Amino acid sequence: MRTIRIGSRESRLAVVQSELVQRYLQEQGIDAPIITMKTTGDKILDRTLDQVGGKGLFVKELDAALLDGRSDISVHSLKDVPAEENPRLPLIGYSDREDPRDVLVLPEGETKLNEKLPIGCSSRRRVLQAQKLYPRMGFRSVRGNVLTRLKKLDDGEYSALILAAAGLKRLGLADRISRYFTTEEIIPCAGQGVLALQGRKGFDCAILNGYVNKESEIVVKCERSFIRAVGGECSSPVAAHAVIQEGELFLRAMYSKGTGEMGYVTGERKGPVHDPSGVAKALAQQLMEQFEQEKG
Ligand SMILES: NCc1[nH]cc(CCC(=O)O)c1CC(=O)O
Repeated sequence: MRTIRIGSRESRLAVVQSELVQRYLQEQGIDAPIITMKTTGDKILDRTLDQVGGKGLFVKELDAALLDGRSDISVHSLKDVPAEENPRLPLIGYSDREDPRDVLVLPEGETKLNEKLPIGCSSRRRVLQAQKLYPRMGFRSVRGNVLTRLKKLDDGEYSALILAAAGLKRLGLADRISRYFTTEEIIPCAGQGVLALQGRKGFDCAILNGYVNKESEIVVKCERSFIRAVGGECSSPVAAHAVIQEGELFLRAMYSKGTGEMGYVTGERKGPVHDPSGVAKALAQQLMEQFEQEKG
């Protein structure tokens, strides 16, 4: 029997996500043990993501395991994978997209926001967009995995959290969702809701063809091309969300410089499904010029 060892972060969400791939491989008659590892990003919890050096800290250990042969594929939340990819460790496929929206979560038993407490979210992308929806609310960063954040919320540290619907749904916690934000109210992070499979260059990944979703690949490549084109990463408030509508690619995105003190601009663009990076680069250029005109 062929064995494919799955490298995974050790959070409950990461393991649940890896089990989705494991189950598919087992159904194909493949032995697919999950090898969990704590990443540097998971260990540093007293600083925000941009202070700890960005998303690369959430994949470094998994990449090392692939390179030294302790694992054969990694399963990632794509939104946590740096936009600049390592050609020796290509992304080899993408899952069906879970709900891409951001959501508001209130403390257990609460039905409205306590204006005396901040809303917890670490992403500048979320803060800037949510401030427009909740102009009277304060915001404070929150680190840790989803379950850790929910405990901080229920312990009274925050009036609410802004989280990804996808993580809560995969954890079986959809009932904690108090409000769904439309992808216009809060443009999601590039790749939000999609799992990325990563392997060593040359890895025979044909067995995964029945799992991966080619439409997901098109839309997330468009989203990540936008992030690369504007030079964005975790600290800069950038967002991109693409869908395929009536055979056309539709991209909505947000751009700001620095950490967003100057505000941000948003825009949309349609284009051919076969040219996701072309659509992304055109919107990136448009928004960078618009930002300089309006905020520069
Ligand atoms: N870094 C946090 C993270 N990475 C992936 C998800 C959710 C799952 C996904 O978007 O696929 C989350 C939780 C959140 O943003 O609320």
